Amino acid sequence: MKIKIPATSANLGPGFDCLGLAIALYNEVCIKPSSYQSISVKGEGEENAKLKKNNIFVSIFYDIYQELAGKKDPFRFEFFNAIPFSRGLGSSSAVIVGAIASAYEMAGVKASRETILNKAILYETHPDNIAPAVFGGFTSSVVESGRVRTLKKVLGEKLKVVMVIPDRPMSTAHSRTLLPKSYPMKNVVYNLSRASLLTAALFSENWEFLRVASKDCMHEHRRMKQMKELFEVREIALRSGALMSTLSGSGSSFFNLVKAENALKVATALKNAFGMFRVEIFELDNNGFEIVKS
Ligand SMILES: Nc1ncnc2c1ncn2[C@@H]1O[C@H](COP(=O)(O)OP(=O)(O)OP(=O)(O)O)[C@@H](O)[C@H]1O
Ligand SMILES: N[C@@H](CCO)C(=O)O
Repeated sequence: MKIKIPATSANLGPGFDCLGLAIALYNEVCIKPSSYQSISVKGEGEENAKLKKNNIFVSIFYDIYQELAGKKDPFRFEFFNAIPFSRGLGSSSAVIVGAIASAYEMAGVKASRETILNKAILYETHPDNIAPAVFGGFTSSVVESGRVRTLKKVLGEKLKVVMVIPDRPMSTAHSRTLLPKSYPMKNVVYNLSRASLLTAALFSENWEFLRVASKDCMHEHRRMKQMKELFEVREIALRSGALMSTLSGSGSSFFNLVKAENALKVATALKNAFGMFRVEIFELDNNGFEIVKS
């Protein structure tokens, strides 16, 4: 079997740990029965020898496979990774969702997307990357008594993403240590009001609200100070016509949502200013992970 899992952009500014959307940039994994277990890696991470020995996809896959099948059969895992590691593009969620969904498939056990989502939340405690990797589109999620409740909005072809992908990583674990444990009431209200408006604007396709609704005062500034060029990325993107411009997940990439007709203009302005960073135009993904039987 083959599975493809989309990249995701989480938070979208004020929606810390709850809002996210899926991007048409995919990791693909082929899993085949074999007489012994083996791993090959192409693309992102192929130079990292540890991924062939200590691979989190493989360990999560076997956690679930053994639980379902009651045995540990040997498989060959072939990874084709397009999602860069630790750049705020949901590489870890893609691994978690991909491993769980493919373990169900290989064990021959049917599972709903809600089941995959609720297994995945055991491995990554916030649903903002996991939910769009499972369902595609824009997702708004809460975790209640350990279960994720998500609503999804399909985002059509009129929108594109201009992603700025820096040459340096920011690990989520480190990036979270930069944040305070509590926030003053006025900051909470600032983010709460904007996350609500952002969700309403995306669901109702009122794109002109996105710029004001995507502002954040909880996490972006502290994280962006680690890579000061990101302040200028935002300034140029918004000046060139981006609808919103936010730190992608915990960084280091910057997510710019644009009307399709403005994508090239925004991308060119960013490429001209940041020759050392990758600047790419992506479609949105509205399907989430997809299993292709082979
Ligand atoms: N394709 C992969 N195969 C194996 N491990 C991976 C793969 N992609 C990511 N990882 C693991 O996940 C880690 C990156 O996770 P991290 O949460 O720091 O960043 P991210 O998921 O890319 O960003 P964000 O959560 O902000 O969107 C890597 O260091 C590696 O351990
Ligand atoms: N909401 C998470 C996304 C990255 O996993 C964070 O900002 O830390």
